Amino acid sequence: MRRSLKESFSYAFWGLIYSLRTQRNMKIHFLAGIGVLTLSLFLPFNGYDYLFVFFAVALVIITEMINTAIEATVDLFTKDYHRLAKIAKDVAAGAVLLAAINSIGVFFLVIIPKIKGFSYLNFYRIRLYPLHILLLLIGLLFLLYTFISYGRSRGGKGHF
Ligand SMILES: Nc1ncnc2c1ncn2[C@@H]1O[C@H](COP(=O)(O)OP(=O)(O)OP(=O)(O)O)[C@@H](O)[C@H]1O
Repeated sequence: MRRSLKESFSYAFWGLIYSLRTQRNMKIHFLAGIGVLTLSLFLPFNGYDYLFVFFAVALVIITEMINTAIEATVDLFTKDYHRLAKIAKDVAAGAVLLAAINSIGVFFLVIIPKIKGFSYLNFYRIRLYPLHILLLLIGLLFLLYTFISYGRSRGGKGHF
């Protein structure tokens, strides 16, 4: 079946909403990610600092989504205890754990040393970088759209 780009994007986005709606850890990681990214806007970060923080947050969320997909696939195959089912789920959970440890490392190596430089003025510095403003706007729109879709999915609308 050939799907339009819009449809593919829509299914992919609802995959994100599904893991956010059903996985407690995903909610924690998502909120922690938003918190850390917001904090970053007020720290004296350079481009590499932003990259490290952004990738650390993205890696946790991506591994959590792959973990959710593997859990669903295993549950589809068997609800009974099976050694291979355990291996698949434990390895997927291990990937999330590694990503979380990586994000703790980035927190201590990148964020903590810059915390003394916390200032609201750092936020205004961002005006000097049009690309940062564009990325920030795209990020904010994405978060807004995610929250609206999340609310609608709880109300029983959408793909679920
Ligand atoms: N069918 C199965 N056969 C063997 N072991 C299983 C099976 N299903 C789950 N397990 C074991 O139970 C653990 C938890 O599995 P479960 O499907 O409940 O994930 P979960 O607790 O929802 O994980 P998460 O917190 O990441 O969402 C797995 O890591 C695995 O060790």
